[in-house]
Amino acid sequence: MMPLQNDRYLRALQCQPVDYTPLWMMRQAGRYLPEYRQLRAQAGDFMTLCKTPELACEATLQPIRRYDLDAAIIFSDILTIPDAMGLGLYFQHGEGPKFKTTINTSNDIKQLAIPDPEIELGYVMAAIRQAKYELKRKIPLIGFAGSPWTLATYMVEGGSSKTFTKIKKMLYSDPSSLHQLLDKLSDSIALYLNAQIKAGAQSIMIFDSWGGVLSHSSYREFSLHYMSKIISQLQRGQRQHTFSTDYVPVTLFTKGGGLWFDLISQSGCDAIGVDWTVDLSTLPKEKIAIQGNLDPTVLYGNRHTIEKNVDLVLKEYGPYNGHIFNLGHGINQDTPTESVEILINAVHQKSAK
Ligand SMILES: Cc1c2[nH]c(c1CCC(=O)O)Cc1[nH]c(c(CCC(=O)O)c1C)Cc1[nH]c(c(CCC(=O)O)c1C)Cc1[nH]c(c(C)c1CCC(=O)O)C2
Repeated sequence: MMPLQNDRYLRALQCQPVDYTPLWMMRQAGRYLPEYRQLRAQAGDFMTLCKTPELACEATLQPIRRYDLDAAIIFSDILTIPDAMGLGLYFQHGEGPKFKTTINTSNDIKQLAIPDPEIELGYVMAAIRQAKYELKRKIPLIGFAGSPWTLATYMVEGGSSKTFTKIKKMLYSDPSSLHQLLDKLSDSIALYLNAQIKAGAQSIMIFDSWGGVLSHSSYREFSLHYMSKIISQLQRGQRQHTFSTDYVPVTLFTKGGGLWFDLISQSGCDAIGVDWTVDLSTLPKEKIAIQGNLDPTVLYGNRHTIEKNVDLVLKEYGPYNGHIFNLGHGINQDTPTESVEILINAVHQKSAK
């Protein structure tokens, strides 16, 4: 097999030395790019874009054509699983994701089927295979899923929430039903991620966007436990002492999970994603890789501000192996494209060995 031309992202995930700090951005394909807005208009709506492999592949490649990024992430959404379970995902303009059917009772949970990733989610696998082909082994392709807890919040709340009242009510009044739901989601996600690996994903990221709204003991029981279980079920080869492209590393990102770094590092993941509240200089290094953690709103600042903040992140991490530069959360849709250019150049220049 032809080697990868740029493998620094996979090297950093395995805490191996690199010539400069690899960089990709969460939500790098998205509405801040004019070419994305055009593609989405052409598709008509977001779900059609996700479900049409040629269009999802095109969205994956758009940021790669424009910028010198060290990884591509397959264009899709974490909510494809509940959609495939039959909940009917749709996006109301300006209101975020919504479901036609929500989960309220243990009977609703019993009736949920575990989707076959090659059938109900076959469009994601087709997009991965096509993107893999189009990338021509230039940079690695990231596959992903939402965490069971994060997906459950959307399924029980019926969409985005600020207070998480319904799911927390379930957590404290009927925990066994919630565990049943999380179990079903874990099985679905493990199957889904294994299918993504089989289709060609070279690294896996788990987005636990709402883990940070839990208490520390609930985080262990209702979020981390299930993510660890999924990681143990992934067919991704054995990590070696030396660098290998046959091994598929896993990154776990709990937004707001900075205080639980030690717990998370015992989940079996290779890298931990951290938001901007974390001081990288305080984290243990060289055993587990770190991804992050620039505040995405820094990109509203001028060149000087962006460069200064890039410098800060790189200095906080120090001269260690195992850093993947990223934003602490997804890029905002009103981010100037020139600011991204400044960010990338700054990371390249300031981290060069
Ligand atoms: C919570 C969550 C979702 N989706 C995702 C998360 C986890 C990360 C995080 O915490 O932000 C993950 C996601 N969503 C999307 C990707 C694609 C890959 C990438 O470039 O990172 C990824 C990795 C595309 C998308 N997913 C979505 C968009 C925007 C849709 C559009 O074009 O209008 C994109 C580019 C839609 C989406 N999907 C979701 C939300 C909250 C929204 C935004 C709704 C809105 O702001 O109107 C659920």
